Amino acid sequence: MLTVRGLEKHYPITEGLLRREVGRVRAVDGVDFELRRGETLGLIGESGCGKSTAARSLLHLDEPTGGTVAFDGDEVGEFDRQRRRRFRRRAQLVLQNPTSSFDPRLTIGESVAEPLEIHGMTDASTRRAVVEDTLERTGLQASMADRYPHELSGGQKQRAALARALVLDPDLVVADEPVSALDVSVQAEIIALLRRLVSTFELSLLVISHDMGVVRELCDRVAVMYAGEIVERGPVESVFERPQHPYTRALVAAVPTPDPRAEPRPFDLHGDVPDPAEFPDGCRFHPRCPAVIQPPDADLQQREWQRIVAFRAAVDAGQVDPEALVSAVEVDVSVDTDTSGGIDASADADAASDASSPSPPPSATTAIRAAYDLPTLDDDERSSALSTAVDAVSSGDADHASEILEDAFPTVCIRENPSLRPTDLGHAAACHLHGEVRETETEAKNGAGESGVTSSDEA
Ligand SMILES: Nc1ncnc2c1ncn2[C@@H]1O[C@H](COP(=O)(O)OP(=O)(O)OP(=O)(O)O)[C@@H](O)[C@H]1O
Repeated sequence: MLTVRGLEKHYPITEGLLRREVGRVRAVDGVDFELRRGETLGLIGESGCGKSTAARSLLHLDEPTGGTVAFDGDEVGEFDRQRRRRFRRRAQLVLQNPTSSFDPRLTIGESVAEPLEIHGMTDASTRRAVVEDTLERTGLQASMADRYPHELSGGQKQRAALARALVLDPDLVVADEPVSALDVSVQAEIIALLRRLVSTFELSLLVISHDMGVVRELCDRVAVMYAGEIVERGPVESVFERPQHPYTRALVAAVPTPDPRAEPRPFDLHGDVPDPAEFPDGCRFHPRCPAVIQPPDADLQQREWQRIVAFRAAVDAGQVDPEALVSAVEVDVSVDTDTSGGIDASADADAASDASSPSPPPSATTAIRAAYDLPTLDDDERSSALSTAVDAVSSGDADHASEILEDAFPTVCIRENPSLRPTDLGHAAACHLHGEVRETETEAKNGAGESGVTSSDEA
């Protein structure tokens, strides 16, 4: 039904009167997936990963800047006006917020009938009959056609929004966060309705969601999106039971469990999705990745290694601002002094001071080490490299710091962006833990134990 290859949506960043292009927001950056007839695919990821942009681009509501979308074997980008119109009828988008997607001045019947009118159904009584029939299929009474949007509950409005999408009898529905604006009890009803609609009408459904629970309930297959790319893809059971990408593991681990005694999960996600105007080099998840790979000759504790890699990413991106960090520590110190009379004992001698006297300002190196929670390393050579790099950043020479860190703390995760490839489990993941590099980079320390990536997980 739908084959998406290398889908790209870049927005230019322009400057000056001549609107010179100075950069690009890579909201969607080479996305591949397929959707079969009657199948439901979930596209998941945190806010800002590019899911909605991918949906709009594949429907050509926003023209993609690269890649191809084939619908029933034909390339949508090459459609003439007439075929584009037919495509619009056969592929519908349902948005998250049913309230804002209805014109408050129109009755529900008028809104649902609008697409019929646009696509040439001129007879009002036929339109009315089709609208009533479609409303009933989505579990609403036909009489709802005469109500106004404000007279409907959130769940009723979402049913009406689905009716409006289904009224033209489409083959493909893209539902962007179809239940996230609804109460939990209503969510379950809409999920059940969507399931029924898919099987009754042999619809292909693409569900965009940040909610793993919704995707698990509704979808046959899932594609996990991070920073404009698909990082894992496969059948829902397989991906959710045996996630192979550290990002997917983190998403799965973040799903709340109903058991209050449950052990805290080892895969908490820290930090934010990267700015799509400035993705980090290599694997875009590496600054947040608990399983980021160590070079063969390193034997650091994985958490320490991870903190150094996150620091390296911040230095490379020019994000370490020594002055701002010193001010932040000063503020912290003054707050701590007011309440507990001292600062965190982990700060070094610059900052440690008598509780009764005002603390001297911390040095820039102290502030940097504290902000990035940089460890003291047993490995003398690397310890000294880290100190030299911190000194270089604190004196404003981030480029030199980058070079030192690159030499002393190399990782394939920064060198190369892994492509999506089959894992031992069969479904695909884009992670250096799966692939040829695994042979050359150290394996056991890559997350076994602390990161939770064990050889049995990979088998
Ligand atoms: N028109 C635009 N111009 C520039 N940047 C944009 C534009 N539209 C989206 N973006 C950026 O693209 C990135 C992806 O946005 P998108 O809305 O697709 O993410 P999402 O995963 O759907 O998140 P959410 O669930 O919050 O909508 C964001 O960083 C966003 O700021």
